[in-house]
Amino acid sequence: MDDAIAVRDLVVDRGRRRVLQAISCAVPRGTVTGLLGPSGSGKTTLMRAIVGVQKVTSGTVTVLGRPAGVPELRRRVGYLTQAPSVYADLTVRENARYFAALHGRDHAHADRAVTDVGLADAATQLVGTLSGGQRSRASLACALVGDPELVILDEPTVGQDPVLRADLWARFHEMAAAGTTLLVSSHVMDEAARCDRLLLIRDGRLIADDTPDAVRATTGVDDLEEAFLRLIRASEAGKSHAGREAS
Ligand SMILES: Nc1ncnc2c1ncn2[C@@H]1O[C@H](COP(=O)(O)OP(=O)(O)OP(=O)(O)O)[C@@H](O)[C@H]1O
Repeated sequence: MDDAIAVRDLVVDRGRRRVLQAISCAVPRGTVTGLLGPSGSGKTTLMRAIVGVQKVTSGTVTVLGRPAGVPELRRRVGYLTQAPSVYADLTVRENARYFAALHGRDHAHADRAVTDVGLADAATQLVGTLSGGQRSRASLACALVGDPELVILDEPTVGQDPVLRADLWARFHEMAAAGTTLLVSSHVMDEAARCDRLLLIRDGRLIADDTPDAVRATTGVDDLEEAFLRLIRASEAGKSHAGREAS
């Protein structure tokens, strides 16, 4: 079984809206897969379904060979939400050591996770006094400290400067090279080029599931932002064509 995540015909309704419309996709193990799409397209909802915290209307989500959300997966899957989930009244180091202890990891392991996200200089600072970008990196350190097999990261690079963003992406690829699977959401198209594979969603529909090079080849353009625009236009032309045929 090569896929860390297999999603089949996933439909999710939130409130009265159909937010995911029969999505099927797979994320191969040991890759960095980008989940891209405009704001409101359904990225967080898909991630929530993969982590097993989203009520689904129909379809299946299989994670590391098990149904999404089963208790056994809790230790095997790391999840970074958009809102930082760290304790404001503990320091960065104390937070990391606390989450490390939950996973049976020692202090040295926690301190390395803090350094890996570029927070060594702020290790003794209370999380409540950090900047937004620093707080999000503290949260990232805590999501990674247990060495999960699968890591789901919801916009981990928002608010980070370009050097830090490059460092974080290098770290993600190191982790993938060591066998971890990463699913990373972003609405910044320039991050697409840093991924091994891309899932592009719009209005709850998957419009690409491919490598960056294959997306470039299919659309005939090098720039991925332009390539995505072409895919979106092609999918909309297809929808209105189908609509005309149905009417
Ligand atoms: N609790 C909710 N109840 C009703 N609708 C919701 C709820 N949460 C999200 N939605 C809607 O579901 C759709 C998809 O939201 P989602 O958060 O998955 O998008 P996203 O692609 O992650 O967006 P962003 O990039 O802005 O985080 C949006 O239209 C949103 O308004």
